[in-house]
Amino acid sequence: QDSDTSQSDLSMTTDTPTTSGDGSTLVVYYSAQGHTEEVANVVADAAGADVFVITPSEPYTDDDLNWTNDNSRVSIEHDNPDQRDVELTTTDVPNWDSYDTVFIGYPIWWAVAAWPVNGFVEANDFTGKTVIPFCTSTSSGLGSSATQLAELTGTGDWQEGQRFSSNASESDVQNWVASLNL
Ligand SMILES: Cc1cc2nc3c(=O)[nH]c(=O)nc-3n(C[C@H](O)[C@H](O)[C@H](O)COP(=O)(O)O)c2cc1C
Repeated sequence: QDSDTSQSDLSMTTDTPTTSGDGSTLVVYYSAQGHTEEVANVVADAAGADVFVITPSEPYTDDDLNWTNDNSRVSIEHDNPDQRDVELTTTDVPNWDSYDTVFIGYPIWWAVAAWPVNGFVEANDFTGKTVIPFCTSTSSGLGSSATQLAELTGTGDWQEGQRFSSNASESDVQNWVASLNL
């Protein structure tokens, strides 16, 4: 069901000068509230990349995400790291072997990567791939979020990565992708 989407993504980027357009770049992201999704779509357009969305089997509702409530789902998972192993709808990326560059985008939750990303990186082998992390947050930096993900996989050539504010401008994101010289 994803092939139609990736074809239309590619056709939308045909006249973007920074695209490699050979389908060897993938943007994987998780976004609970849409901010990372917006950044990820700009990255994908600028890089001529395919997109894979990390989807929890039980998506987080607004109530689930209310970190000011000690009894919300996210607060309970934060307080109990053994409950952060969130089931995902799938971790299988079509044509995974064909990608040599993989962006991974996520929101920052309590200064770490939103944990639905953990199960994705644990389930996939990044050997031979360049991995470029990015995150969105209201104020926190990337911190050690990306190195923690790299340690979870133990594979892949993880680059330094980039933090964007939740409402990053399109040009900020485009300039960053251009600076990578993919
Ligand atoms: C549970 C939770 C914890 C958060 N923790 C932080 C944090 O530690 N530092 C920060 O700057 N922003 C934090 N935020 C804000 C998000 O990182 C920010 O809004 C992000 O852009 C959300 O991305 P999304 O819309 O793709 O889900 C938190 C948000 C939530 C829901």
